[in-house]
Amino acid sequence: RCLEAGLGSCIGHNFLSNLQYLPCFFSEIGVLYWHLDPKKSESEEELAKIRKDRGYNYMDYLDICPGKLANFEEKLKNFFTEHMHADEEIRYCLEGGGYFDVRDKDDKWVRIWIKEGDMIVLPAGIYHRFTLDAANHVKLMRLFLGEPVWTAHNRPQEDHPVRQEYVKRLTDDNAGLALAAH
Ligand SMILES: CSCCC(=O)/C(O)=C/O
Ligand SMILES: [Fe+2]
Ligand code: NI
Repeated sequence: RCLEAGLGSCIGHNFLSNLQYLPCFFSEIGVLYWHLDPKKSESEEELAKIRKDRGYNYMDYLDICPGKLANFEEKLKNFFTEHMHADEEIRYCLEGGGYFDVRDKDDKWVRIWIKEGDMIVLPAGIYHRFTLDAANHVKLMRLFLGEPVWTAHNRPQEDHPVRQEYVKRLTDDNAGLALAAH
């Protein structure tokens, strides 16, 4: 299984760092992943294709580091509180690194280490949280389909229709979750 190729352990989490080896795990929980070249411009062909195919017309940058982000400590605390969104969370790491913790099918944390060039899409309704790695800095491109909504809905959200839809897709053995990447 490809999961075993990239799975280690890190302070009580399952820990994923070789992200390209993990298509089956990502597929299982509905996460999409690409590795791109961050030295190439915004108009880079592969990025442009992903944006066109998935309708990501909105784009901005977020620099998460102590000197650059207002209310850094408070924001990091919020990012690290388990939550979901009603839309996809799409992040492309241009500099630095950080950890996305996501819940697997058994509701266990899996830690995904994103570094320069990693682009990840968390599906709407998945429980997750984010924190910085030891470098204490990450520069991200944020993408969105339509007008961006960054609202975090903290767990529990079992009555939220988007959460219910996600859980339904997760538990439906036949359908599985959409996988367009790799
Ligand atoms: C890692 S991007 C900034 C934090 C954020 O928007 C979020 O929702 C983290 O899960
Ligand atoms: Fe989030
Ligand atoms: Ni910085």
